[in-house]
Amino acid sequence: MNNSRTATEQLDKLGKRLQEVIESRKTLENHYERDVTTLSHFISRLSAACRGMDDELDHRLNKLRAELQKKPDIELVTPLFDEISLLLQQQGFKLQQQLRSTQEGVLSAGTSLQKLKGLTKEQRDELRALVSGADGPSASLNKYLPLLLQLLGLYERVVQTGNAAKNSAGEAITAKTTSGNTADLDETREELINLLSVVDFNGTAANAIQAVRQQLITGCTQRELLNYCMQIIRLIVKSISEERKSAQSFLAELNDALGSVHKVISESLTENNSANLAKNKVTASLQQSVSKLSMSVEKASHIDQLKTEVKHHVGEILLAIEKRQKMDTDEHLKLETNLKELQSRLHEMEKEAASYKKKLAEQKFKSLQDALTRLPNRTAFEERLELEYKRWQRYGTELTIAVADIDHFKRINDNYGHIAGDKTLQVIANMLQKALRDTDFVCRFGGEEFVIIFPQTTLSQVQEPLEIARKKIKQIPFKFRNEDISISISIGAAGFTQKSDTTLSVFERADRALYKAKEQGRDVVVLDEQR
Ligand SMILES: Nc1nc2c(ncn2[C@@H]2O[C@H](COP(=O)(O)OP(=O)(O)OP(=O)(O)O)[C@@H](O)[C@H]2O)c(=O)[nH]1
Repeated sequence: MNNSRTATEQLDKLGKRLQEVIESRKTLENHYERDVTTLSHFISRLSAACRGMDDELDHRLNKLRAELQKKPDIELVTPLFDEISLLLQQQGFKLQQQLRSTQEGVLSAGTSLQKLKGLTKEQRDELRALVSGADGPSASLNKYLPLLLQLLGLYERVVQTGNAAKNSAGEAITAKTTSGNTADLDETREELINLLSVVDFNGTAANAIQAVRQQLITGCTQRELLNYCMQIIRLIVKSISEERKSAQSFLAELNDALGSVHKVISESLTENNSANLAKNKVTASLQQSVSKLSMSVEKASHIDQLKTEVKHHVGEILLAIEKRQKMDTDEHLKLETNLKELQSRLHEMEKEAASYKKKLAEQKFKSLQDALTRLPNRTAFEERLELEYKRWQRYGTELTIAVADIDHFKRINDNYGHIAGDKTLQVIANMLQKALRDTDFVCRFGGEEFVIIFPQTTLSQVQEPLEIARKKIKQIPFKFRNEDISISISIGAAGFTQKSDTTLSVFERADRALYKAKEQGRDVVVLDEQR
């Protein structure tokens, strides 16, 4: 009895235990199934995300997905895992390489676009930000793809802008170009306007060139700009050929005059020779008459015969003397006429040469003078500085130079027009010259920049006059479009002090001092205290 109860209890226990094992196995299987489902979902999503990267990888991932959808035998799918893992590793390398070349591509395309002329300020800013964003350690495709798209967008806009400019030129649209997308056109136009203000032309070309400058100031299309350039070139060629003609006609006249002088002199010489021959003949006949007279005196035995013969010979002698006198008078007259003719031709030549000399001097003066401000120009500055530099080297006298630049001058042009800008330049140039001593050499270096040479003056001695000039310029009451404007200048100065100083090195120091003046907020004089 006891034995059978014990056996029943053990069986129950075993049954329970089996039940527990079955349930735990079921739970395990459930977990396994859930894990496999999660894993297969995950692999499905991962393979979907990776789809298109690589055909081989796509194929293996599809296969894995299919295996996982069945009840997978891990042993069977393990080789598939290994293959996929290897492919993923290779894909990783490929991706890094592609990232690097995408970065290089974005950088190179961006920098090429930066070099292109005619971008607007916004485009330049956008491009600068884009290029600096692409520079740096490679990150992910997510970083570069948007940059690439942005760059493509920029290229597209720039291409459209370029086409618009081309169309406006091709179709001769008459609208004047002032918009920002023709920055290069405006830049060239401004440069041309400024260049024409510096050169002073002669003759008929001068007015025509001024007229072209005025037209350029009012604005133009690309095609008009080209036309203006052509007009200017034609005018310059015309001016040069006028000059050449005038020089040629002067030389031709000089040649004529020399020819006639030569003719007069050789005629005089021939006449002089024949006159001399004739005079010699008369002298010979005179000598003959005298010797005949003396022979008659010797031979004469009667006074009456002597009288007759003497009378005859004296008559002959008188005739010869008269003839000789007449010859002398004629010769004298002829000589006088020839001399007068020579004098008048020489006088003409002198007059011609003097007028040519004057013209040359005027031209030389003009080539050293700035056409707009009438101040000496950059060439004159360079000539004079070279001379003062030699004096400084030889005699050790003091020498200082200053560079002055009008502050924010671009705003005057932009807000009130180029004509107002030109007027400002003239007024400031005039004031600068008036404010300084006559012995200081003030000239327009170019644009809105002036340079001053202070001979026999030290760096510290220029501070006061420069401050006075700066203040006087600030006080000029400019009025544009009914607005009262005050314009300031910044100045940098440097002195020649060291043996190693050259005109260039001192100019550069003065220029650096000017840069400091601009940095300090403008409207100041800064001395180069380097030495
Ligand atoms: N009207 C006129 N403008 C000129 C002439 N020569 C140069 N300019 C102008 O002068 C301006 C110089 O501008 P920037 O070099 O930018 O200098 P800024 O505006 O004076 O500014 P800061 O020098 O920095 O104070 C440009 O707009 C030139 O076109 C000229 O002969 N006539």
